[in-house]
Amino acid sequence: MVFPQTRQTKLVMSPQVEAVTKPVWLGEGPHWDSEERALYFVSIFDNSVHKYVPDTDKHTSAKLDGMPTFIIPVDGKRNHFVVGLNRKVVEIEWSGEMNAAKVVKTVAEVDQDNPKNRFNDAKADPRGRLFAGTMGYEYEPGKFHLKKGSLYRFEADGSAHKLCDNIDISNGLCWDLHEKAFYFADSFEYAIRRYDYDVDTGDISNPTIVFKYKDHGLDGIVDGMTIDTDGNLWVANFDNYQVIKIDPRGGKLLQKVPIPALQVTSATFGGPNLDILYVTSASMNRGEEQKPPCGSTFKVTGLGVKGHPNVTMNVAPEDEA
Ligand SMILES: O=C(O)[C@H](O)[C@@H](O)[C@H](O)[C@H](O)CO
Ligand SMILES: [Zn+2]
Repeated sequence: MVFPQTRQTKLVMSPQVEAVTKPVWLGEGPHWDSEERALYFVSIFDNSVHKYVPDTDKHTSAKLDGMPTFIIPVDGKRNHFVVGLNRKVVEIEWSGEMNAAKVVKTVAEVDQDNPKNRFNDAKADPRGRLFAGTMGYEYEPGKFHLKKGSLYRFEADGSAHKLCDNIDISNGLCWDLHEKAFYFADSFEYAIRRYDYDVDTGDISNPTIVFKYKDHGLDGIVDGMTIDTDGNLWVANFDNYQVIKIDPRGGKLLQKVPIPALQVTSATFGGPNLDILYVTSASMNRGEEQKPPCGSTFKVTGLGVKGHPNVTMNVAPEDEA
């Protein structure tokens, strides 16, 4: 009697990708608020901040006077957020209603010697300090002055510490407390940097390159990223229709997740179990090749991993600042 060959069936989950918001021009900076069960993000070129609530499928936005580049809730202060607005870090108050956001104070201002610079990506570190980088003047979408950006750390009182300069586009930003690492990308380096990170002081040191796009035949540039609880990075591969999963400890490319938008800009974990990857995108050229869903925010499920809760920023109350 001949027995059929035993086949090993490997259970491979395939990710599901769905556009959940209306398209915007340059979606960026997704932040999942676990308490509110809401996703916040910005559209830099639309001058707007956005809120998407999956439970009600409601997407609202509010215009600001300038380019908002990130939106992070202020710790313990409901409806208050720190926003990168051109070269300033401001605090806004926003209930989430359409066009009802107002700036309540300026927390910090940087790059005075390059007045047309603007902020780009930012996150609060595990202790609630703000890490935010800048980039040179973008005189038209995708064209900008090179090497003009810097990366800063801001304490609760708004004081700024320059961590590095000579940056084209400041992107990425996430921390692995277990590895004592900070991951960062200067997009046109086509690579991911790792720094040693000291959670007590917020200092970063000893930059090394842990992953190079060209070693893996990847096109496009490195944009925003997030980290899962296994310590792997989920990186927006801008200009290449995908998010990639990377093990930064071994420099391995673990997975490619196709996204139906050319310009994938950033990603964060959200949802009640932090197992949904929310991915922002852009439609910067707005040509034929960038019809919707380009510019939408996508929901990716079935990845089989989880993220960490996003951190809110500590901002000292007025009388302590
Ligand atoms: O996503 C970002 O981090 C940036 O804001 C970029 O989108 C730049 O604007 C640049 O033009 C890309 O080439
Ligand atoms: Zn970015």
